[in-house]
Amino acid sequence: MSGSERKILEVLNGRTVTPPPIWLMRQAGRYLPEYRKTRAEAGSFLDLCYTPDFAVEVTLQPIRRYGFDAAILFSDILVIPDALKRNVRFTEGHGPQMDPIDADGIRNLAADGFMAHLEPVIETVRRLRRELPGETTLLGFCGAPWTVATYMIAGHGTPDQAPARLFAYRDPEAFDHLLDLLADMSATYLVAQIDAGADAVQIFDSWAGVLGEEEFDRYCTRPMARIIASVKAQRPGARVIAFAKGAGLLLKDYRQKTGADAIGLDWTVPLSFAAELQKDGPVQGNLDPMRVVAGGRALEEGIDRILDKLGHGPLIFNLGHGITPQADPENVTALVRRVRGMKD
Ligand SMILES: Cc1c2[nH]c(c1CCC(=O)O)Cc1[nH]c(c(CCC(=O)O)c1C)Cc1[nH]c(c(CCC(=O)O)c1C)Cc1[nH]c(c(C)c1CCC(=O)O)C2
Repeated sequence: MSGSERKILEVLNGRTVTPPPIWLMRQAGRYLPEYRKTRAEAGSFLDLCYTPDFAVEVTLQPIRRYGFDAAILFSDILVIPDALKRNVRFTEGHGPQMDPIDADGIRNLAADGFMAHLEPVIETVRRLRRELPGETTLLGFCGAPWTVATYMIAGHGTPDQAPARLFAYRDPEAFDHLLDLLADMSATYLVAQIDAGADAVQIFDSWAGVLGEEEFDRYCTRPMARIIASVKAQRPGARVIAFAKGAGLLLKDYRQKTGADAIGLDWTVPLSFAAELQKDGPVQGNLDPMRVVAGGRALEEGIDRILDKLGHGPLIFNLGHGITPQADPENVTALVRRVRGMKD
């Protein structure tokens, strides 16, 4: 099947597909018993990401179970700092950790061996394209420079990204340099994913919501635009979804400013505003992941509201953020069936 027939690519090209195609952020993960089994076999989380046999398997698990319209490469946004030699670790119960970086560290960041380090991820993409059903879109991804930088500065996740915000106010030049470098390495990485068989890519700016207007423009929108311009200059026709979580009203001209083909929306974006954004181009989202945990009426009402308000334009149905480990896999079955208009 040619790429143009894949439903998600049709939406990314601006067409309305009914019912809308669906995939879920973090669709491969701990809510699935088969993921937990492979994860235990793989050892550490990064071993899972860097071993194509395991990474291909967990990418395919939610496709087999639910027949989603897209598979998303199984990896993590923090493989980029890992490939920049920041010593990333995922320890049980602690979330991600790495060596925190300062202004000197930023000046000395070395990109040698970057793509060689990420070669197992690229091999995973190649194998996935061969193993996926022809109708399934393969999505590659990376983290946006701002979001990746927040982890690099603090050395771990924080609730409000205070360390990165403080660093950016104190040393904006060093911070700009870090974001430029991350943008350029991210573009290289995404182009390699596209060459290996990714149909489209998503760029996750999960921490966009902690910035004021000027900082959002400088630290989120501009680096996102830089990556997208670079990817599209190198691979004309590449399709990009930009997801700036928590950006709210700042999403108003985000698609035009970044050059993204579609924008991802979190669940706090009002559907009336989402419908305005959709007049300009495709949108993706935005069911509250807690509705999938709740199930029943809460799930059904949330789905119906999105289909009612956004289902008549170019929409990729998704959650407003990643599915959580507490979600019941049966509720995901119900979600997919309802979006596809299937009766129980
Ligand atoms: C901020 C961020 C990260 N990683 C990611 C983001 C952006 C999206 C978002 O905001 O959720 C993106 C990501 N992480 C993962 C994927 C795989 C593909 C998919 O969506 O199925 C993707 C696209 C796997 C993962 N990445 C991680 C897991 C869980 C690790 C495990 O299995 O032990 C998975 C399945 C670990 C991870 N990775 C990260 C954190 C903060 C954590 C720990 C929190 C947690 O445990 O959920 C960084």
